[in-house]
Amino acid sequence: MTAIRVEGLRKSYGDFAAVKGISFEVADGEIFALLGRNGAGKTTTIELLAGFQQPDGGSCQVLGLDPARDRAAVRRRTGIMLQEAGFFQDLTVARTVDTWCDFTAAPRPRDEALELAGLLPKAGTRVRQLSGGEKRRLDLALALLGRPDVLFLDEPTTGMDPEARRNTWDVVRELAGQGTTILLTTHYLEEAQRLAGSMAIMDAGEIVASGGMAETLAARSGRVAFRLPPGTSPADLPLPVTLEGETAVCRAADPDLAAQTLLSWAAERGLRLAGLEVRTATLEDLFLDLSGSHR
Ligand SMILES: Nc1ncnc2c1ncn2[C@@H]1O[C@H](COP(=O)(O)OP(=O)(O)OP(=O)(O)O)[C@@H](O)[C@H]1O
Repeated sequence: MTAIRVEGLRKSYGDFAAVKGISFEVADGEIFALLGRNGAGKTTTIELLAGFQQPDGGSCQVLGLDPARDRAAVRRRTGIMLQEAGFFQDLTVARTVDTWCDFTAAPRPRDEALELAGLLPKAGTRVRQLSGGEKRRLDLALALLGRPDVLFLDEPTTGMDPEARRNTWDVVRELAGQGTTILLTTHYLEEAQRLAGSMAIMDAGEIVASGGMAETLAARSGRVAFRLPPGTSPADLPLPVTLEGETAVCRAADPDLAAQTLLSWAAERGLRLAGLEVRTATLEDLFLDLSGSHR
């Protein structure tokens, strides 16, 4: 089943087109990463999917419903974590969640939501005394409260320390394992690569790449990098390389095989390939390549 379907979706603010006819689908229980530089149109897309804004054209469906028309029904079955939450600064964490519970049908028990978000030890703390990362965790607890079928997370781990970030990844994976569909944005590409089964990269309101994470990355070349041995030049090597400062970089569909070829060549000549690094394509490689070519 398709949990989220977006077709030719458009949204402008005055003369400025923020989302220019994008299309993508997210399957039930999938973790989908919507990526792109600042201002690419990610938050606008989430707001359209959550029914906070009306599209100017195209369509979107969440759980088979039109968020603009069936806003209440969509809100009941979705959870959302936006970048800026408006909390009452003087309430404690526990009271904030309790207040939210009053507006949520069949909420999780408060402590369960806080535990999931890693915020139970701060239940008695006032919101104004929370750190930036802790406020994000409170946002997460509130987004999870209604046991949503679809969860929109806009930069959920911004400001979190590495441990909190990993805990959040675990929660996201656990929820997806239980069937929750998750659409998240993040500027941490490693996070997207680890978490998401599929993704779309937006640039200036358009989708410039999309697909399954593993398939998309497998289709791109990997990289072998090393310092050029003294007395050799790129022309001496058995494979084409480019120079990045002192470092020779060889791009290859199979970087392990390329590394073996280069190492055999070096061994036959008694040379060392100092600083050798072999890696398959990362999402960051793809992202940086695309960012350059679409401006
Ligand atoms: N209410 C608004 N009025 C006018 N322009 C807006 C409005 N909201 C967003 N924009 C513009 O639309 C563009 C897309 O914004 P959006 O917030 O969707 O980007 P984003 O990809 O989420 O960026 P970021 O990664 O910085 O959060 C930006 O150029 C932004 O300035």
